[in-house]
Amino acid sequence: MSTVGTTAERPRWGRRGTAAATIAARLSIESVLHDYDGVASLRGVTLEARPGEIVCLLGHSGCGKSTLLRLVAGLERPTSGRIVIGDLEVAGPARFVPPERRGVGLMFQDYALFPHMSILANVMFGLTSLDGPAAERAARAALGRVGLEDYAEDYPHALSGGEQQRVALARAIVPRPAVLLMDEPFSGLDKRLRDSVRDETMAVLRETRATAVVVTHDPEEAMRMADRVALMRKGSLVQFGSPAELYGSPVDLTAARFFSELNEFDGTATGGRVETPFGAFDAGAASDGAAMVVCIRHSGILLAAPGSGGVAGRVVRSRFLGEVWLAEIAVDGLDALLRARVRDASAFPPGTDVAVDVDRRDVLVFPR
Ligand SMILES: Nc1ncnc2c1ncn2[C@@H]1O[C@H](COP(=O)(O)OP(=O)(O)OP(=O)(O)O)[C@@H](O)[C@H]1O
Repeated sequence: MSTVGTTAERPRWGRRGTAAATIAARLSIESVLHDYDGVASLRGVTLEARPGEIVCLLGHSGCGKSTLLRLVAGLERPTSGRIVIGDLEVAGPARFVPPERRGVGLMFQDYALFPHMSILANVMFGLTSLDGPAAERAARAALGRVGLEDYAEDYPHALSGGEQQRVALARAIVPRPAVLLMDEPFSGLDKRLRDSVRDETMAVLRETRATAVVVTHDPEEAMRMADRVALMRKGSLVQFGSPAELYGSPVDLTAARFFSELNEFDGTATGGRVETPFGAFDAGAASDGAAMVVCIRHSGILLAAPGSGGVAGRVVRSRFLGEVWLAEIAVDGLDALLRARVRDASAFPPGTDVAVDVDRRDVLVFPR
């Protein structure tokens, strides 16, 4: 059977609420170190996912996300530290439980389907705990949940990328793992398809109630998916919290840049404040004379007609980005152009004088 297009609607996903539930486990990663031939990849990571929680590992390429996932899966061994799933220490100083005995499900970026095996056989692979007929029933039910029961006898090459992703999902959930590990599961899909596949995958994940760890380098994806986001950098965990915490209170300037597009101004702390053309902002505990950077999100720059308060500026350029416009504004006292995301730039064509104001909720201040 051939596939029809690549939209998520064809074939439709199965009925929501029909995926088999699992007994979720707590996942504890304790002071884990790892290296590849003496080169450090993880520098002491401690992280806990609660039962049923969806945690996203987020960070730039090479920060150690996949390595951490592979350690939990049992595909790598930590140099030191411990990993505990439920009550079972799966990796520790004197213990190493092989992948197949950890109760984890794995889903990789490239789906890793066996090309010479039917879709059904792919989904049944690894279902060793059930006898033949029971395994087939479970696999067909999982395929039904992802909307591909009619494709059971086909081979992976007959499916689009989005459909192969669904097969990989069915295969990962069918043994009812306590912990599901997903490495960049949507990165092979084009953006339009990715959103709908992600939403459906999330619904399946919630139904299975498995604890899930999902690797992504896309902050927006992490914020959309995760109960909590683990931000990693150079083999370390730099911040772990809800999407709102990471967005609203990033731990440092680099983390802030990861989640938002920013206007950045240098300043100096004086009496616990930093002066800018837009007024003074709280410098926290910075001592007098400390070099600071004041960041204002592009979305926090508000434009209005001159005379309505704010700081005088002039629109220099504006560019349509799809849903919003990016306007660049010259402001007296600022060397760089100010960047603003505005819903409708028609009122502010280039050359227009504007009054610029700042939404203080979009201001973050860090030591430089
Ligand atoms: N098999 C390997 N042998 C040697 N070094 C490796 C190996 N796999 C990864 N590394 C290195 O370990 C570090 C962490 O890699 P890892 O793949 O875990 O990062 P990542 O955050 O998942 O990156 P990406 O998003 O690119 O997959 C990197 O410096 C990488 O070059």
